[in-house]
Amino acid sequence: MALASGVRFAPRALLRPWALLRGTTLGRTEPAAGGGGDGARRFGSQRVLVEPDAASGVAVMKLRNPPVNALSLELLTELVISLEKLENDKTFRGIILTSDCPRVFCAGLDLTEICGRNPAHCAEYWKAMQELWLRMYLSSLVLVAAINGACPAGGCIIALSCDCRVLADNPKYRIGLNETLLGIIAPFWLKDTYVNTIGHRASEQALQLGSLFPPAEALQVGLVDQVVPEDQVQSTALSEMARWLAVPDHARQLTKNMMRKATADRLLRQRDADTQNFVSFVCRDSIQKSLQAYLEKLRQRKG
Ligand SMILES: CCCCCCCC/C=C\C/C=C/C(=O)SCCNC(=O)CCNC(=O)[C@H](O)C(C)(C)COP(=O)(O)OP(=O)(O)OC[C@H]1O[C@@H](n2cnc3c(N)ncnc32)[C@H](O)[C@@H]1OP(=O)(O)O
Repeated sequence: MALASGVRFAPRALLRPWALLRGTTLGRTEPAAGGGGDGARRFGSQRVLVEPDAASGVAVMKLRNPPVNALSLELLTELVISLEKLENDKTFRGIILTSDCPRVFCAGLDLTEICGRNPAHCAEYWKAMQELWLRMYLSSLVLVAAINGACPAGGCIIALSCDCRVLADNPKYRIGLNETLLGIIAPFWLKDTYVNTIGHRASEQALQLGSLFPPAEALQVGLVDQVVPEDQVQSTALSEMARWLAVPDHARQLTKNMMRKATADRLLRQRDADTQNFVSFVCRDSIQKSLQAYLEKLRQRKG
């Protein structure tokens, strides 16, 4: 991910993303409904829809992994690949990330990826999660999250990796890191991201309590930058994008790197240890039992 200045952001340490995409439609390009020219062509994969607008240099990236955009291994991989594709295309300067699933931005980790799975699978899954965070957190593009639904845990990680967050004003659309309520612990790099966004004391409280903030509180604590009526989320995200794109790329990119590099480097230095911690933690019998119970609760809640 080389910048114009030659500064590199994240290393290309990605697993084997293509190997995961057998049978998917990544890379397919098709005209958007009602679209005509190049700027209206969309591409993407099964779980990530990309609507590029070449004229503005902005692409809208929609998560579409129904019902709740849980971060499956496939979704993580497809997100990394779509992001990389846009970053390598000099036409694009910004991405608006949003959800194609009603009422949910992203439900966080796909718990079925870590419940009843073997350690090798959990390790592969966690590396994919780390990779997406590193790529997003250090992206040279402007990332604006248009949060049009609930945004717990891993969903909040995705939003926090962006440069700016616009949340729809609906009391059901809560955002935060609720890991402790599931009996799990946010890893240090996620904690760091929280602290970088809302400060130490607010993070200390919110992380321990597993707080999920409704919109007004999320705005107050600084977790999101704007709260707007639901039908204005996209237009506000576009206005925010214009504000960020008004800054010369090289200056903004180098400043972003200066602000975020130390946090990312901390994970890069300890990536293997972090993976091992994750695997040994989630594979414990007690953690498996509480994850299983949580999943059951979610499934029963439905009926
Ligand atoms: C010492 C070091 C240790 C390191 C350890 C590190 C551990 C990792 C730590 C942190 C990283 C991040 C963790 C996470 O992200 S954990 C996931 C947390 N997510 C949640 O708690 C959200 C759970 N979901 C919900 O609250 C709701 O589903 C909702 C508000 C998102 C949407 O509500 P609604 O529209 O009413 O949908 P349903 O609840 O009816 O759900 C539909 C369907 O989807 C299933 N589902 C929901 N969430 C998940 C999920 N996260 N993973 C898998 N499946 C999920 C749900 O069970 C329903 O399924 P169905 O009945 O079969 O249709």
